Amino acid sequence: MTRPLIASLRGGFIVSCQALENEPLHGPEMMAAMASAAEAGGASAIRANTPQDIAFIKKKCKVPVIGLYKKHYPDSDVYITPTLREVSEVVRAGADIVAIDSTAMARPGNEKLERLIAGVKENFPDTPIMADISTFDEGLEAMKLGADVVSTTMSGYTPYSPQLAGPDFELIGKLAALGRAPVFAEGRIWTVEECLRCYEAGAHAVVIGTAITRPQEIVRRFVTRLKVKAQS
Ligand SMILES: CC(=O)N[C@H](C=O)[C@@H](O)[C@H](O)[C@H](O)COP(=O)(O)O
Repeated sequence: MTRPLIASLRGGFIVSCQALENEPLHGPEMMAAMASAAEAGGASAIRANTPQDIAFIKKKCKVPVIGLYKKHYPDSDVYITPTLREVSEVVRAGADIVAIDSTAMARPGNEKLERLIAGVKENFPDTPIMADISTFDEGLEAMKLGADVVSTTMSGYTPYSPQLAGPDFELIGKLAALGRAPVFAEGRIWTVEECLRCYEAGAHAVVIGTAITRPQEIVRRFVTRLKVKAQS
């Protein structure tokens, strides 16, 4: 059964507001301003990284917040909300939905995804789980384990998934065709036409980050295509 909050995002446009420590817009005030701008423009929800950013955004915005916490462990390549510890910080910060890496890559402490999802359900029964996956098999597995929504976030970011320049439309279509759980289209979406294609492929909602909230990458795209000479 689709949870009401997830159902309410049908046809929605979600803006991911993230700036890591090495990015010019890093900081919770900056990300809350970005989220506020996205909300003013009609975003249906915000996706945000770190408990601090989530808490600031929750104070400024009324739309739901999908929270994650990027953290690197020495024994794992999984970094999006890798363990129950990060899940609990994200939920405590006020996230309405929690996004967790649901790929087949080895998790910290070799924990199984099944156990993590069960732990989230037991400890935070009111918080829907968004499973960030990179392949069809991972999406199906996450659905079987009870993820509330599956997102194509990690396609192109695991060594075994297709390394596409644009969105993974095929993955969106195949997962949506299962009709088992809602599917979000996420990753390398830059244009309105690509969004429309995602919805046509069966996406429940579309998530855009970089094309809206990473100005340095937006500028780089223009500069690269226009072959502008950098000022030294
Ligand atoms: C792979 C990974 O770590 N993705 C992250 C997940 O939260 C973000 O860095 C992306 O910006 C987000 O998924 C949105 O995608 P795009 O920025 O391409 O619109």
